[in-house]
Amino acid sequence: MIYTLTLNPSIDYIVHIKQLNTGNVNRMTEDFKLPGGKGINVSRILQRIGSSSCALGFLGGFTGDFIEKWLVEEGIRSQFTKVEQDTRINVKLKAEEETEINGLGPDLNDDEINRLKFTLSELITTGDIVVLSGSTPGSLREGFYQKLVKIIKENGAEFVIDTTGDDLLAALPEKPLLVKPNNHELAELYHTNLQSLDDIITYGKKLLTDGAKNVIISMAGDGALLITEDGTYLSNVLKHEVKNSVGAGDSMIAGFIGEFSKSSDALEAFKWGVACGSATTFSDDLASAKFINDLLPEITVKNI
Ligand SMILES: Nc1ncnc2c1ncn2[C@@H]1O[C@H](COP(=O)(O)OP(=O)(O)O)[C@@H](O)[C@H]1O
Ligand SMILES: O=P(O)(O)OC[C@H]1O[C@](O)(COP(=O)(O)O)[C@@H](O)[C@@H]1O
Repeated sequence: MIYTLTLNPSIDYIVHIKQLNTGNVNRMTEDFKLPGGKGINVSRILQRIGSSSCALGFLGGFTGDFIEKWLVEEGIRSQFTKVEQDTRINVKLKAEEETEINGLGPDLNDDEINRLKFTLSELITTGDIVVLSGSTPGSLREGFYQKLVKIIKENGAEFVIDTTGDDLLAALPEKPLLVKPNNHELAELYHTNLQSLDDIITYGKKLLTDGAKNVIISMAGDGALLITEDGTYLSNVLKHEVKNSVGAGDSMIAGFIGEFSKSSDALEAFKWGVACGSATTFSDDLASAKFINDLLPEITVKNI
């Protein structure tokens, strides 16, 4: 079974305005409320590509109810840990350029934190894959992801981690099945500047030597790299109208894990990842199954 775990889910409030005038009243041209948070996006794409998953994490208040109801409607299993405070709302402002304002998330108490750890230790078993994604609410002490990774490993499961900074670095020696920073996150992780594709490959390979089993570096409109023990591969970049970059990375992880869990073929899984990431970029919400399948034959990767 694939589990996704989102410590800090969100309602993504997508707001379109023609032009942002700060300090003035701005009128929206249209707006949407969508369930968000990285693991939740991964579960939604997995469902569309025919891989079932169970979504875990903290949910609270009316915002939490909105997300849970949405997942039920999409037929996605979940077992969230209910918390007292409201799940956050992240604002995604689409004007001439995209601006994101992500919330802090609820204050969690010890009982809530312990209940989530208990749920994880009860559910996870040998052969499972747990996708740990996104930021942690401010009230979670540093190193919480490490505690979750310990539970997952003790239960004989594999994990994917999609987060940034020290949490990602600390997880590498535990041999994640996949890490997928984008090129900017990679630069921040190693406190460096990445000027060229060669620089990105050098630091991407460091993620592999530091412990990751498979590394994807996503580079938005410049495509993506897959780095494994077998080699380094670069994807092509599809050209369609770019509509939405929110969730492209999550879709990429879903595509990779959905296929890898069936075939254990990292290269084929990478193609699925690129198809899902690209299809979401060219869609208003997360990509549809049809669009992903339409784009899949257009994906090419070359060994570099
Ligand atoms: N502007 C774009 N044009 C074409 N493909 C894109 C574009 N933006 C994203 N993608 C595809 O989606 C993948 C993930 O996007 P990216 O923005 O790098 O992830 P993240 O959301 O994690 O920052 C990219 O590697 C690429 O395959
Ligand atoms: O947990 P974080 O880092 O605050 O990110 C949460 C946000 O990331 C998203 O999951 C999108 O992530 P990506 O664009 O990186 O795929 C949104 O749905 C959500 O609002």
